[in-house]
Amino acid sequence: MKLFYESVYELIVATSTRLPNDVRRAISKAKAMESAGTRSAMSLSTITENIMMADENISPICQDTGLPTFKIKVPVGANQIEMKCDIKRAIAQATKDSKLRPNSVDSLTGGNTGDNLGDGLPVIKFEQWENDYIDVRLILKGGGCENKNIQYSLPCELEGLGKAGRDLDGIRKCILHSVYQAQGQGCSAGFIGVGIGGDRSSGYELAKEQLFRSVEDVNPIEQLHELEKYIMKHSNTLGIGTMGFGGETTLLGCKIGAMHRIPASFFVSVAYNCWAYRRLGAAIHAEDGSIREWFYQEGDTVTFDRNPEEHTEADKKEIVLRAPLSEEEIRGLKVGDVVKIHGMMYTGRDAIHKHLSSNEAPVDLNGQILYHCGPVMMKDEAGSWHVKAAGPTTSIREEPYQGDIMKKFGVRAVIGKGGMGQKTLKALQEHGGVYLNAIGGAAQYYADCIKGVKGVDFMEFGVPEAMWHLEVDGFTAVVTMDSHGSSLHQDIEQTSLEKLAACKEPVFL
Ligand SMILES: O=C(O)C[C@H](O)C(=O)O
Ligand code: SF4
Repeated sequence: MKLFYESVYELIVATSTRLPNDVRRAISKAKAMESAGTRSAMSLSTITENIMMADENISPICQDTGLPTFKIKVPVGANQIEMKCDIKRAIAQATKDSKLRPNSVDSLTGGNTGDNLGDGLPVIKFEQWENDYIDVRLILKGGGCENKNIQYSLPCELEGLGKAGRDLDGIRKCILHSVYQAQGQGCSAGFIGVGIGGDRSSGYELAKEQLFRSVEDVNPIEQLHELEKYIMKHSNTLGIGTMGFGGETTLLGCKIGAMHRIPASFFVSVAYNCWAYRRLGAAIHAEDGSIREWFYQEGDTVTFDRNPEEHTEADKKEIVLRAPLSEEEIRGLKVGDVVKIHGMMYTGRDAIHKHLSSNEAPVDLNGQILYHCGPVMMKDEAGSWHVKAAGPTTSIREEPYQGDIMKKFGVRAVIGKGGMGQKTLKALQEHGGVYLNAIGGAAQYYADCIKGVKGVDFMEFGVPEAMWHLEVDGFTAVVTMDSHGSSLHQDIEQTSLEKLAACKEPVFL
């Protein structure tokens, strides 16, 4: 299989940079549903612009490579040991080429291996079959949406929906609830794979297996087909919308599978995938390892309009920010304002928030902007760093630290996605701070605004966790939490809960 390594490398690069056609069609439909000029329409046009930029730049759609997972079906007699070696080599090479972010972290020491290899990484699952070719599928499922996966054990009590029993209607309630609880934090609008039955691990396995189905297929089991249709329709009445900004489309796809269970256990497992649904596959000749067919790419490649007019409406209201920011400037901002940032910002995510909570900062952060982001970086031969992808990460993980850090160092603005909680909202009020929401997954779009890397601290935390000093020009974000106690996230959570409660009455009897 001389060409297997090349084929896998090609699959990895394509999966990371080129969104599949079935996913594009779903996003395209969602875009057509939103009214021009709304926050959702604006976010969706950033998302589609980002997809086009990733195509052109052959660069990661989202900075988060996620957990690379391969599912491979092989003819009897194929050498799985050699295939595994080729896959690992291709993953390491794609990381070196900045097509993947180094994402493999030692759980005990926190060290990043730098090449996406490690104990249990990448995930490679083989299965034998009696066909004469190899079926290789890959999914790069990001961390933010992975954190929104949820598993229910029936019977249970669900907020908004009441009791969920051990029947199809109880399952319906769990799935609707899973969409509600994700809000915008998994970069909605999302896709869900659902596994009914099994145990805690095989249930999740089945849920993830559903993510390898085409968005457009029809479930052959009539009951599940009806349930999928119901979930699609009603999830899209919740009003969570793109990035949790409100809007018509909250869910882009729902695929449900069922397996047997044991009498005492009744699990409903949900795997949530963000809009940056990076999964591709190929049929590979078993003799020489060359690609004979791509999967999920039926039809002509779906491209998107660059619609500049969608931005024009918002552009008029944009407020320019340049650090250092004064308290007065920040107190002048309110939820819904669109800001355009020029000048410096500093990245900081999980490791840095923990570190800063009990240590001094390496730079003066007074009046500065902190960006929750773990970028994909490339070092050129002269030793200079370049940003290859740089979208926001989920901010809620920093909730225990954020308010205290803003006060301690005088940080005036944080940028992230998905919003933050009560503790941060209170700190924004007391200190005079603002939370700015960027569009999750739009890693090419934001990388394009970054004009220079002025320095880096904490490289020992690894590339995604280091503090990158970035100079930006025209970085756009929306104020979603302000210093007057308003939070768009809190409002959407409340209104979507009311809409969820409208689905309380039994449907599948
Ligand atoms: O690790 C990241 O860059 C982001 C993550 O995928 C997230 O959604 O929070
Ligand atoms: S940042 Fe958003 S789009 Fe990217 S992997 Fe995380 S959840 Fe997905």
